[in-house]
Amino acid sequence: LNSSDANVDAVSRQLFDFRFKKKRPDLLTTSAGQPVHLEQTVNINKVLLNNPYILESIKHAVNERTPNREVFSKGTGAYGYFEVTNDVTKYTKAKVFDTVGKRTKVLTRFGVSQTEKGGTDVSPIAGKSISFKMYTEEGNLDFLGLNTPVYFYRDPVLFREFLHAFRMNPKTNIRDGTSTLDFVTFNPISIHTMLWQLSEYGLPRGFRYMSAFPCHTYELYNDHGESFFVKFKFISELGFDSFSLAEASVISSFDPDFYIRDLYNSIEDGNFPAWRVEMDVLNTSNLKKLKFDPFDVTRIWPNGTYTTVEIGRVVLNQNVKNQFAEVEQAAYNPTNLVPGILEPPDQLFRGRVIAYNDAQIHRLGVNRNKIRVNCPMYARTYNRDGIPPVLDNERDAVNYYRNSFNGPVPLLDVDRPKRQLVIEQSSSVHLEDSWRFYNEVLVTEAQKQRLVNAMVLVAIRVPASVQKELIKLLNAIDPKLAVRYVVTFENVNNNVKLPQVVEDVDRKNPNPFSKITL
Ligand code: HEM
Repeated sequence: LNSSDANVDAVSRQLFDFRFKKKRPDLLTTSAGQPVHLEQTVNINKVLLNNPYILESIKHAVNERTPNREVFSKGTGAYGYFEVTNDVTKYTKAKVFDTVGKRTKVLTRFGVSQTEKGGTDVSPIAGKSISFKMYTEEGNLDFLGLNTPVYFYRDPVLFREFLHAFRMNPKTNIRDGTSTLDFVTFNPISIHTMLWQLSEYGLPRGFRYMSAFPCHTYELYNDHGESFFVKFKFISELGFDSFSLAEASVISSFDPDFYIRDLYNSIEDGNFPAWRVEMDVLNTSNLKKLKFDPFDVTRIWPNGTYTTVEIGRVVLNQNVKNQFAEVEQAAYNPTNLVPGILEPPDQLFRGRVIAYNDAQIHRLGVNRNKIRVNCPMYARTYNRDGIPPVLDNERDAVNYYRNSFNGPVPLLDVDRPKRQLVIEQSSSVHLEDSWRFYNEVLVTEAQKQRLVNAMVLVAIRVPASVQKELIKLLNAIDPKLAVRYVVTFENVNNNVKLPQVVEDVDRKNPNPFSKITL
């Protein structure tokens, strides 16, 4: 072989890196620790039931899978730190933010949705996410961020319908543009997030170039009991950059794990990705004065209503050693907050309060926070027993509250607002933000065209009656958007004949899109 190192990256070297550290092999045992004899590893013409080694290997292998995350099941993770770079103590008493220069260990998970495990991550239609778990001295602080600053709907009842409409058709087992667009046209406010998702902002050049938005409005309070309403943001220090649809389709064809590979290689090579942590602080805490709903996750706060404040940065400097133990078993929960940061009061967040606990008990069990990667720096509870891990199960400590025996006692936080914020949200339809996105966030003709190209790719096989509803909706946003869509759709439809069965594939030119540029 000529030296072939040009294509050997840190990912491909991983096993060699292991061998380099290991020097010589350890003794092989069963999971109960008995040495495995050499003859037990060969099983031709032997009685299997007499061989504990093969019994264990098969029984374990057929029980290896645990339920996937319901969404964002494909992903990866990395460790790093959060460092405070600006004094924000006037906004929050959270100790994680209390001193400039203070560092807190972080575990991030990058997720890809609408793509099952094994699917491509460089997909224009998949949502992408970055979740941050900060191991603070006051407990784990989790931020689950999407690559769009807005979310599809505000009523949590739509979660199931949204999942079903965006996923595989129950009969064909194929992702179905018809149900996707049917959902969007029945729930027109979801088009705003769809536009973000299908634009270049939905297809970053890599996880390292992607920003993340927890979307909800949190209430912060300081140690004088004063409140502030904020939206957190994690902005890539590399700036935003995206792949074109053509680049994504080529990359996906040779490396469906390219985003994951890029992140791993960059960290191994010492090229550490970083995110600036900021918050938009609402300029008033008198909510009654506002002419808009600051808790509406489907909309952007109007310009001039908030001030952006720097908090710190997250730097990722270490790959995980084991994906299952450290990433698959990680449990991010938006209710993991610390003193100084209150739960967002909107209805969608309330829906999430139920969802994540339930999902993670199903996926990881009731003792999920005792799995090493989820363990906070400090925890004392009255929970006991259950499916392992139980760790030391709080040993001999008293197991009921209240008690006379010095069991753990609650925090008395005098600064925490006593009232519970009750907000009333409208279910009105808005399209102004979609207009603003199309006309003001997307500045160039090329950006607008690229959005519409991606939309046509979702819609290309969708029958006319649903298309008609989509065009009506686009027209209501901006007639110019609807015209662009119709012109592009007709161009694609006239020049592209998608194969329906293998005999339709042109074997000399299998790319049905070769006559047009998208
Ligand atoms: C009704 C609304 C929602 C429901 C019911 C819901 C439910 C879920 C569930 C069940 C999971 C899987 C959890 C697990 O197994 O560990 C999940 C993951 C996730 N959700 Fe949501 N979600 C909702 C809205 C949102 C919103 C508004 C955001 C962001 C602003 C968000 C961000 C995420 C992220 C980033 C993950 C992946 C976390 C990871 O990588 O482990 N979700 N969601």
